[in-house]
Amino acid sequence: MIHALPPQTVREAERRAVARAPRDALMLRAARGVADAVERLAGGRVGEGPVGVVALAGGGDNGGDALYAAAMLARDGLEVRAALLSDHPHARALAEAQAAGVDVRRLPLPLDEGVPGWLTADLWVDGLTGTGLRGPLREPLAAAVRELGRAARLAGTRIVAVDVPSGSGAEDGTVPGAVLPADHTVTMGAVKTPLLLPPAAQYAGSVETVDLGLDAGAYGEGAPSAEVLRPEASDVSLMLRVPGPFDHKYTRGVVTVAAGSDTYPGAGVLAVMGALGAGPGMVRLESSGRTSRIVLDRHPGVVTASGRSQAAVVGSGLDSEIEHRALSVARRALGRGIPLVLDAGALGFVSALRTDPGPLAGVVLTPHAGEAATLLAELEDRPVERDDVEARPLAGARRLTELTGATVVLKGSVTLVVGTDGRVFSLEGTTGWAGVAGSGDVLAGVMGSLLAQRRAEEERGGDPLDVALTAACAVWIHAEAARLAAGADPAGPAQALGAPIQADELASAVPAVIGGLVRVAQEERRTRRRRTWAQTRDEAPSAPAARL
Ligand SMILES: NC(=O)C1=CN([C@@H]2O[C@H](COP(=O)(O)OP(=O)(O)OC[C@H]3O[C@@H](n4cnc5c(N)ncnc54)[C@H](OP(=O)(O)O)[C@@H]3O)[C@@H](O)[C@H]2O)[C@@H](O)CC1
Ligand SMILES: Nc1ncnc2c1ncn2[C@@H]1O[C@H](COP(=O)(O)OP(=O)(O)O)[C@@H](O)[C@H]1O
Ligand SMILES: [K+]
Repeated sequence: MIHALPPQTVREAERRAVARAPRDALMLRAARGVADAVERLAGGRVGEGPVGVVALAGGGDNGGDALYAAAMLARDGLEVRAALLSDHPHARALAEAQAAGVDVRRLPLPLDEGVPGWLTADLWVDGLTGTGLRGPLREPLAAAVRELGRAARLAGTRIVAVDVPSGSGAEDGTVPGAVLPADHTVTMGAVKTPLLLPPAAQYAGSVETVDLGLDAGAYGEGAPSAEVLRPEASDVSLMLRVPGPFDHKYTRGVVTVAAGSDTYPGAGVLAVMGALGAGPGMVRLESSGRTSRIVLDRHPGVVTASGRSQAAVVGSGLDSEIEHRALSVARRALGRGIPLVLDAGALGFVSALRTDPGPLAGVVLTPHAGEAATLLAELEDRPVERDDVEARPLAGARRLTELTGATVVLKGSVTLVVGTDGRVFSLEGTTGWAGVAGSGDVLAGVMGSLLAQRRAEEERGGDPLDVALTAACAVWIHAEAARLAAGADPAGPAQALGAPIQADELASAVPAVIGGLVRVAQEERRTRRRRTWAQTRDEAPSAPAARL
């Protein structure tokens, strides 16, 4: 699990560590991390000419990191240029870059003539501003950053941000002005919250951390509400259970899906496909005749009679004919206290359900920004626009959780999950090809399926169901399935951007993702076992062992 901390918290720890270390020692470590990432991403010579790298340096220590990295890259044999966008660059790092043969030039602002051709390169290292940024970028730097972003997009230049994309860095992920979008961010000491919280996270690309040897205790306990969590493959893998000799379909989890209608049967098909792909013992479908026929044609194992289940998904593709039945499925789930995913059209049930048994405990709401705005407007009786939610997604998701007592999954390129206990999970942006009609229906199915499996585990005396973590794991699986289906690896050295996918292809990739995770779980358990073995090797014999 990645734990992101507020930038100021990391900055304090960094300041203490810098004071203890030899001069520029931490900065050199930071720079080595940046240089390694650039070399990995450059991946040898591309096309006709040599790999070209330009370091963009501002006037603070973030620029110092970039200039030292430029020096290292030059010494490693790359062709490196550095553009100074400040009249007071980090003096020692600048001298080192010049000594290493970096072609250093001053870039006068404003960029009246546009972005000079001298900057055209395969990769840029963005060291304009880091955690020292105060407020929005000021002019003329703000205009230059906008120009640079446009030029990079047109030329296909990849940008590696140092610490945070320049222009970003607010603790809550809000973006006050111009930001230089990165493909990859190399962050120092610890992941900072704006790298995981949208909209800032949408500018960060993939994120990697350089270990600066900061004492973890140096962060202090920190307010848990300030922390943002990002599950990794190993965390998701441990949520899965491989059926064993004592399992049967009911112990593996049964999920009820109430989605699709005669008007919109596709949503039901996709939600069922997502649910089946995640590996429950059974999927029950409560939908219209037309939806049921299409689903049974493709998946004869689906059961269309109602009955006991460990979770329900009520959602998309409802029409006025089926709405009443869907609402009663939701009421039944609430009444039985099983987890319930309310997606798409069923988000409109929130007001009706809230008056039922009080707060919506065990309920997961899965709105995108537009649906979140509609729901907030309805619950608070005030105008809320999609743009408001997109500008401050964390605030929007938190507010929805407060108002409803439900876990909220706010979908987007970076998806946030806010638990009823205040935990915030952020799920890494997947390929943009995932944003296709029906993709959310698949996600709802995967989520209901995982919730049913965890609930079945709980009923058998296993770990208690953690609704927010389970929902976050479903988003992870959905994102990975999209990458797999599209053949995309935007963070890889070859930068595979993949190809368009349809929602059913995404759903069809889910079982392979689960299979991969099961292997990851085996690895993870072995790692943990061996760590414990090594840790206990030198322990004094415990009482029972001594008796032996
Ligand atoms: N010290 C070390 O050993 C280590 C340091 N580390 C690194 O240091 C970074 C923090 O460095 P920092 O504190 O020097 O600030 P930084 O982010 O470079 O920003 C200052 C620059 O931004 C400018 N600027 C500010 N606001 C602005 C605005 N609104 N609009 C426009 N410009 C604005 C400001 O301009 P000025 O006020 O000087 O004109 C100045 O040029 C951290 O992120 C990490 O990368 C790590 O590698 C660990 C080791
Ligand atoms: N640019 C994007 N990058 C990655 N994932 C995206 C992007 N846009 C949307 N998604 C994901 O695609 C899904 C879309 O869901 P939703 O908006 O409910 O669509 P639908 O209702 O058509 O199924 C969500 O899981 C969302 O996180
Ligand atoms: K930066």
